[in-house]
Amino acid sequence: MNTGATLIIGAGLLGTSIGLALSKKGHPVFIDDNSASAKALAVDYGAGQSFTGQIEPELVVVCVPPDQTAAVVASALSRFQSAVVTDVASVKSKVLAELSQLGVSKARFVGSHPMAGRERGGAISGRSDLFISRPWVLTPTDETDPRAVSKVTWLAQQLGAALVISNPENHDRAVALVSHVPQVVSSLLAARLIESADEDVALAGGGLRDTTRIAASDPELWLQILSQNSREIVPILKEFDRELDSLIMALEHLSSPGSLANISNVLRAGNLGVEKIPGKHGTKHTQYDRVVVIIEDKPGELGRLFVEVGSLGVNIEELQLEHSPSAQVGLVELYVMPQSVSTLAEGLLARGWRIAE
Ligand SMILES: NC(=O)c1ccc[n+]([C@@H]2O[C@H](COP(=O)([O-])OP(=O)(O)OC[C@H]3O[C@@H](n4cnc5c(N)ncnc54)[C@H](O)[C@@H]3O)[C@@H](O)[C@H]2O)c1
Ligand SMILES: O=C(O)C(=O)C[C@]1(C(=O)O)C=C[C@@H](O)C=C1
Repeated sequence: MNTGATLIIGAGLLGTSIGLALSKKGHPVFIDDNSASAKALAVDYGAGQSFTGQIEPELVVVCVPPDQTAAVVASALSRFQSAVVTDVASVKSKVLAELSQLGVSKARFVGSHPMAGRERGGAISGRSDLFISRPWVLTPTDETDPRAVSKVTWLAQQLGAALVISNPENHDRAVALVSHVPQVVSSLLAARLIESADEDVALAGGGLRDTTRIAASDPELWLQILSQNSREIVPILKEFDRELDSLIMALEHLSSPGSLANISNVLRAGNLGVEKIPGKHGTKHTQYDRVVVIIEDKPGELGRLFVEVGSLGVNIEELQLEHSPSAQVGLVELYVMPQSVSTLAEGLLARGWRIAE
């Protein structure tokens, strides 16, 4: 039966975001979770209808924690005999190995991984634009039926993601560097703050915020991710460790020959590395443009700004506040659609607001 329906299993951040995006496009979506409250919340958010076994899905998207993924994929393949099944777990080889151990035929399964997420899980953090312009990696194997690849390609395209075809091993090697080691580094750095004086942390500016955002991620989820990909993560951390040791040595012996060059090389290498990151233009979301407004630190200023933005007919897509406790002003970063930037900036300037950039 051709129902065209998608069943999402796991109604957390990823499941809810996928459900919201597909539902917004008018596709039939059903959602399930082993937590009744998570499922009810996702349904309430508009991520899909509650799944009670009423339909035969064409596509099943498994969005549960990595340790649970293979078992849930295996059960979906066996329960829905004609459906294509995919998962979104952050590590790909382990899921495949577990499916092989379970003796499951993997023709209708193709692993996938959207390189988009947030530091907070749960349906409450779900958002329909999460995947726009972000890589969505598919990891087919020799066993994969082309129909499975087409169906999951369709999913990534519907969500506005950029499709990348890889294989489980290459995927796991790449994400160790671009996702898993960054999480470790961010956590280690943020952990340094625990014992520090509150007045020291109060001086924090953008640098600390930029480098520690993901340290707020779910430890339970990340313990699973790091454990499943330790083979790829460890060599990078060992290299990191060697370079850190050498930097410490140079800082300890500043007058030794080569020390300053060593420190400078680390900083320059960082510049070269950051230039390689696609879409890193200082904005939070590449699909939006940013207008930064300087506001006075007094009651009612934010409310007054929002009313003025509304009267200009501009919708705020995303918002960020930068404010240091002792500063007299705050920075409000307004993210809007690119076509609204000039209306917003010129309109606010005409009304006497100060624009930082
Ligand atoms: N968080 C991210 O930034 C991110 C990004 C890309 C991929 N992923 C991957 O997506 C998956 C989900 O992550 P998330 O951040 O949405 O997690 P989450 O904690 O927000 O949601 C997971 C949901 O799965 C449900 N669940 C757990 N076991 C289940 C089972 N056996 N059957 C049905 N439901 C079950 C939980 O109740 C929860 O609602 C993980 O595999 C993760 O590696 C996460
Ligand atoms: O941006 C974030 O908050 C993320 O943690 C997203 C991120 C990443 O490292 O890019 C984290 C883990 C996922 O497997 C995929 C995406």
